[in-house]
Amino acid sequence: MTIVLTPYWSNGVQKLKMAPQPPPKPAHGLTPPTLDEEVHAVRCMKQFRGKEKDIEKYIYLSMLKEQDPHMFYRLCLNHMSEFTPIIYTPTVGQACQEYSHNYRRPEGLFVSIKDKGKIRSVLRSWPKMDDARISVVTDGSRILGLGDLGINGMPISIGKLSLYIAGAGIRPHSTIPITLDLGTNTQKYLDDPLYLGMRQRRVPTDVMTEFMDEFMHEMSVAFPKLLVQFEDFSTDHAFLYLERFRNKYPVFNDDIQGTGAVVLSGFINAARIASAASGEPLSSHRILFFGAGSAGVGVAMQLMSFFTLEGLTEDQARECIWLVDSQGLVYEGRGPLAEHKEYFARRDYRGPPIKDLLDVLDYVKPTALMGLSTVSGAFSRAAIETMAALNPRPIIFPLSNPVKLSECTFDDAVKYTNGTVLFASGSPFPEIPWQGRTLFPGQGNNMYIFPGLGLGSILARCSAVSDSMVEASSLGLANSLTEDETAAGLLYPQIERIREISADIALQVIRAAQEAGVDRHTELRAMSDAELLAFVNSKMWNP
Ligand SMILES: O=C([O-])CC(=O)C(=O)O
Ligand SMILES: [Mg+2]
Repeated sequence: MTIVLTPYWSNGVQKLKMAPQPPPKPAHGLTPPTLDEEVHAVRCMKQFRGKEKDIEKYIYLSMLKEQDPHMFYRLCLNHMSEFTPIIYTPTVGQACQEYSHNYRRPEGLFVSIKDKGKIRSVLRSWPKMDDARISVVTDGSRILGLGDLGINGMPISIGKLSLYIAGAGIRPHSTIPITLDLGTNTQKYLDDPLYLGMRQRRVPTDVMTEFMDEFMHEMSVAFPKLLVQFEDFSTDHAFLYLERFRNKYPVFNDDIQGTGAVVLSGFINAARIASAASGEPLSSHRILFFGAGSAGVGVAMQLMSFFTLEGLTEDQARECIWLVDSQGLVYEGRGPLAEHKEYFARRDYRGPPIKDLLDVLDYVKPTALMGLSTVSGAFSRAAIETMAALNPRPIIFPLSNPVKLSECTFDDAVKYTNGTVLFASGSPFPEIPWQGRTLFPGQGNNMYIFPGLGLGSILARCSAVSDSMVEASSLGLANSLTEDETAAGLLYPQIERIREISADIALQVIRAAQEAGVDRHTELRAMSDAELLAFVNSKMWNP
């Protein structure tokens, strides 16, 4: 089916193709006589692997998704660990940066500041209004660690939704990628004649808030069954709009809550191993966050529940966490702090600012070092060696994305800890051989969480996404390791099992929604866990 959709910048000649109905069988003679689906899958993989550059692979898969969506998702499911670095992090980051140059066709919905006052009519252009269940919405202001990309953020919404479809079996035409164009402060794009967005600087926050109020209201009217995932808003706006809308609409923020949940999950599994090696109780872990933006503070907030689940009070849990920002250790009395950092500002430190990471490590003596700074290489050899000297099994999670912004590589972490590191990164690293064994890096990326969290929220028809639902997704993931995965020292399950994991997470999320009383699909309450899991699986779309 082809539907005409006129993006606000276009002259109306572009067409948006909606994916995917099973393709009608072409009349005899219109395909080669021996075209066979199994062989064609091999052919597609050969074409894919034949591309030299990752961005070429991205473009190939993007075209395959448009032309033959069933084949695209089938290959996606069969080659998950090979595809995710292309359709998702890190290559999707490059696809965003080059979006205005590589652009071929509209995909998704663009709502610009010019539409303020008439957002309703823009949303009504969407062809499959009744089917809409999940939208990933970005304003492009902080795409991965790559900064303000303006309208070029669209591929991140598209990439996340491809994982919803592949990883949680959401039906393709139930997904809406949305990019809000509120301007960009990146001069390079404003000067670029090919840039596809509004050629203006970002509007001030009060104007943006009026826009967001209208946008969210109209979304809830146009798409009453829709869950909204906020993605890659700049830190202040990420917190602002999560708080503003979270009790009013079904919405969550992937960078605050999704990343928080995935790191909590990996941390639970790492802490079990580390505590077994050190003999120290789980409640005595000390976590240092290097980077205090939306992701850093979101993760810190989520990790509080690691300690409260161990029986500590909220205050005691907070005492186990230290933040470092670009000025060094965050503490009360250092001077004015951004609001979102205040909660974790240390109250037990009064000295002069501690700026250098090595000095902070020396002062805090953490068992775990988390990187959410987007400062490439910030975990130096000396920092990694210090962690290894402090701990028999140091926990080091360089979580910044994409790969080139990671605080350290897996290789360095293994080398400088003599193989003792418990490691997870935001972006993928290859496994490495080490003293006759293979060591596997964990990928602490929210891609493990949002498909299942979203699926559970949609099936429960929740009116809001509660903290308990996010926590349930995290615990569901932590407990999803198989015996083999545990024996291999993995902190996260293999991504090939994403469907199974998403179903498990969805089950836990639905139960948490029921307990919080935010579920509107109340018939699910009477089901046993086995029945509910079967229900979840029956709702998954298969290519
Ligand atoms: O997209 C990813 O890979 C993870 C994420 O949300 C981010 O880095 O903002
Ligand atoms: Mg993100």
